[in-house]
Amino acid sequence: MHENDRDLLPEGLGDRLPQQAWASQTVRRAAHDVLASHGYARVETPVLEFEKALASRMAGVRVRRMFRFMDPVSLRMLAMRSDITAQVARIAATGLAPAPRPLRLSYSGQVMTVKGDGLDPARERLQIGAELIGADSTAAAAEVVELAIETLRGAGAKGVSVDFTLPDLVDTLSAGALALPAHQVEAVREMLDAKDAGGLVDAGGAAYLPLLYAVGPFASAIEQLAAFDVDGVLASRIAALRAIAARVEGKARLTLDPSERHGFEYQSWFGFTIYADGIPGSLGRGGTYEILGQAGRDPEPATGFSLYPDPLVETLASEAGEERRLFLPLGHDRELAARQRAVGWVTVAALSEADDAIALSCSHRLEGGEAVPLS
Ligand SMILES: N[C@@H](Cc1c[nH]c[nH+]1)C(=O)O
Repeated sequence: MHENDRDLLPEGLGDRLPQQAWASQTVRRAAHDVLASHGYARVETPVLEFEKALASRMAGVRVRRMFRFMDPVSLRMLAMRSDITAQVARIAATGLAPAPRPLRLSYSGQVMTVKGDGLDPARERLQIGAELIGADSTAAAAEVVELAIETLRGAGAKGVSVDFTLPDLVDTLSAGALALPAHQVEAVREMLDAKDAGGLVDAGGAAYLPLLYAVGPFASAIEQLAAFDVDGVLASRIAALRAIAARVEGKARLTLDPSERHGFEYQSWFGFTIYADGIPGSLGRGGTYEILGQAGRDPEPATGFSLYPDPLVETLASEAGEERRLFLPLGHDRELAARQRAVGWVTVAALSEADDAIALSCSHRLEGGEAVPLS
């Protein structure tokens, strides 16, 4: 241990200084305004829960991504939330089980993972999202994709694009039309994901090769996928994708990558990833899924999306314009200062004669009852 270790933060964790904190708040507020206007009621969830509750609400959730430790009180394993969707699913299956469906809920908060994602070393991220519980239909998926685009735009993103995928594609095909022995399924999935044609053939998935070419701008890629689907196993999915695409046309650029599965842990027939111009990497994802209920109860269908807008927050923070800040000298008229705040001024009051208006980033000074520009 070095002496200055107490000043360090663990890898992938950081503070938000005033400009970033302001930008984060602005993004959050703008996103929630959009979500609330579409009838998505906000919920707030704890940062820690029993590991089991976070891990078992949806099939496919990976506990290894979560920070886990023992609760000294209950002596049970706790986990930090890594995805608020699982908590919203718990609420839907328990406290709000009697609420009418479809149930529209929204949320935001910090989530933590043990490791960063790909090139992004951050282990704590802001997550903002919405879940539409009780439906995983084409109509539900179209509403959610449209809402994700509007929310991201509201949060300040420009040039939004959306990439559609079919998360359970390999499971669907390998169980029927393009049967694979169980032990080959994972390898075929991996090779498709890696877009490795040679590896795909070696893994016994030669029949899946055309999927590697049904990728790119939506209009042409969906035709390729339809041509590949000779037996019509994917017909209903293809029709649904076309319908969703028609709903979002003109609002975002659309692409299709039917076997993409990066970040999709529990989504079922439909998934999408969302991007914006000038921001490397994705800004979020969403799709359809099933919420596992109490023992003996049927799972409930749902559709939702989550944004991870930290890169947008950074951009906004760096573009933040100069604020209009009014310096209040010692002995100023306090009533007048209150009136200035009421009309939108930010005021900074002197504590002593030594306080310097310019050093304190003020743009104006209260003098003779007026805001006088400095410089
Ligand atoms: N929570 C998921 C996205 C999602 C929300 N609802 C359905 N899917 C994620 O962050 O990857």
